[in-house]
Amino acid sequence: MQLTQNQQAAAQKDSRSMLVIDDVGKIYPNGTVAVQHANLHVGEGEFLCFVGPSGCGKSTIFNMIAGLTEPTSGHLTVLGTSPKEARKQNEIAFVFQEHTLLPWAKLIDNVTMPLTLRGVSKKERITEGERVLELVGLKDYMKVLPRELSGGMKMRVSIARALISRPKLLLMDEPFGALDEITRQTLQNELLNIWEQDKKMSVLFITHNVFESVFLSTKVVVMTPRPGKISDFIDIPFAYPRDDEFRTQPEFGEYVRSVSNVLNH
Ligand SMILES: Nc1ncnc2c1ncn2[C@@H]1O[C@H](COP(=O)(O)OP(=O)(O)OP(=O)(O)O)[C@@H](O)[C@H]1O
Repeated sequence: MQLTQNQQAAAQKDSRSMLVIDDVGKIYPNGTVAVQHANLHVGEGEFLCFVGPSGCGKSTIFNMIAGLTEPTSGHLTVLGTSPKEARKQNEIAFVFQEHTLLPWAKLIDNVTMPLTLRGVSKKERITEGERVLELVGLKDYMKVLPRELSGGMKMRVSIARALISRPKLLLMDEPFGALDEITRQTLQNELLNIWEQDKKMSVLFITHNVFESVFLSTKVVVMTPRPGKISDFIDIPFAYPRDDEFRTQPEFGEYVRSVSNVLNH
């Protein structure tokens, strides 16, 4: 995507903007209008959860942010530059619902794969691999193959691999959707712990689970049914750390209810 000089200047001026989405639309070649007039500004260290009905364009927005597909209107900058450039500079990392681990590679080789592809030395790869496996509580499993892990552990490895390049923007597309409720809550707690250790990293997280959106985020972004528009922003004003007790608080329930109400209207 080519930015005009004015757009580049505006993005650079606001240098702490992680992401600026300005009147972005996406029409696929088959004519499907996936996203219309989306506007969003994400600052450093925000944790945004995207909720909305199936097919409302959440993944399309994420793919545009990651530079995997281009908007057909409007413009979008990540850290003051184009998404493709930001990805090249390893500022963006992506975690999908499917773990996408290499079945024949030990965990240390799986998590360090992005560094291997960039030609980083083995010594540095091991140091960084140990760092991220420690972050997700899997340092003792370095030499294990993915098939020996549970679903939750595989997701931890995917998160570790995304963190290895120290991204400034972490995109997570329904990462916990396939996990059982207890594992899901454990991973939510762990993800918040990791994020709190690096409050400069911004996280964008797609979920269909309203409880999850309120538990995790600083702000919930609500999208309308197709053609997808961003219709509401709901600030979640509760302090971190948030723990399991927070899930039982009446205020938590109130916010879950208000996000559900906005979603259903
Ligand atoms: N490559 C594509 N070509 C054509 N249409 C597409 C393409 N990718 C997505 N779409 C369509 O664009 C719309 C938005 O899809 P998208 O996957 O972004 O929605 P979503 O909100 O992430 O859905 P879900 O919650 O079910 O994952 C849908 O109607 C989908 O069928």
